[in-house]
Amino acid sequence: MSDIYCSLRQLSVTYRRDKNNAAAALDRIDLDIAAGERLAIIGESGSGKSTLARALAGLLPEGTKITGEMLWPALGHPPRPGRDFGFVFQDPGTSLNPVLTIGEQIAEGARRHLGLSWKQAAIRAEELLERVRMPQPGKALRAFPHQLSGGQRQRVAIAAAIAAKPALLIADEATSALDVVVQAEIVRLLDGLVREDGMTLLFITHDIALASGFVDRIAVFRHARLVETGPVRPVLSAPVSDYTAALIASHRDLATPPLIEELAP
Ligand SMILES: Nc1ncnc2c1ncn2[C@@H]1O[C@H](COP(=O)(O)OP(=O)(O)OP(=O)(O)O)[C@@H](O)[C@H]1O
Repeated sequence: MSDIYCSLRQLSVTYRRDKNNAAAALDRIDLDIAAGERLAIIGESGSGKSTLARALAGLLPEGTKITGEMLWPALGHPPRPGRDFGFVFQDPGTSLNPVLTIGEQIAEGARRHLGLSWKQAAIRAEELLERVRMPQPGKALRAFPHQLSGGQRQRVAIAAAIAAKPALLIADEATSALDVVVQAEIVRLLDGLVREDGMTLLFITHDIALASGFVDRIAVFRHARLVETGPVRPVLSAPVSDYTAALIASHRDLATPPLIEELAP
C-alpha cells in the first residue's frame, strides 16, 4: 500500500448560509489520497467537488462549519498554499494578476517559497515556461495575461502553481473553459508534469471521460456524498452505483474515445 498523503474521516462541510436548512456541501466523506496518485473527483455541478478542494487547501470561507478529520500523515501539518500544494482554477483570467507580467507572477512563488533571489527566480520562471511548453518563453516572461490565449494563460497558471515544487497539485475544472483540442493538450501537460515530479494530482471535473483517460483512480460525488471510488478500469467496467453507471452511459452515447478504449474488451 502506498503512503497516504491525506486521509479524510467523516469530513462534513456546511457553509454559513446553509445552516438554517442544514444542507451540507460535503456529508461524511471518508477518503484516502495516496502520495503520488492521480485522483479524479467527478460529479455534477453542486455535488461538492470544489468544496472538497477548498477544504483540502484550507480555503473555505470564514464561518464554514467543518466536522470530522483531515489528516496529513506524511506532512504532519496541513499543506501550505504555494509551498506544499499548487492550485489551478477554471479561469486563469481571474487567477492571474492582470497588472503583473507573466515572469513576475511565476517568479514570485519561487522567490517566496524557495528563497531564491529575483534573478534566480526569473531564470526559474523561464525554465518553468519551457516545461509547460509555452511558445517563445523568453518573450512570454515579459507579456501580460491579456496578451495570451486562454490555453496559454492556463499554462502560465500551471507554471505558477508548480513554481515552488509542491507535492500536491489541485486542478479544479482547470480545462473546462477551454476548447476540446486545447483541453487535451492541457491534460497531457498536467499528466506529464505530475509523472515527472512524482506529484499527487487531484483532478476535479464533471467530465468522467476526460479524467478516465489519464488518472489512476476515480471518486464520484453526488449531492455532497461520495458515492463510489476505485481504480479507473473497474469503476468504468462495473460501477457500483447507478449514478456512476448513468454518467458512463451518457458518455458512451457521445462515443467519447478514451472511455470507449477503456471499455473495449
Ligand atoms: N461560498 C459558499 N457559500 C455558500 N454555499 C456555497 C458556497 N460555495 C458552494 N456552496 C454550495 O455548496 C454546494 C456544493 O458546491 P461546490 O461548489 O462544492 O460544488 P461543485 O461540485 O464544485 O460544483 P461546480 O462544478 O458547479 O463548481 C452547492 O450547493 C453550492 O451552492
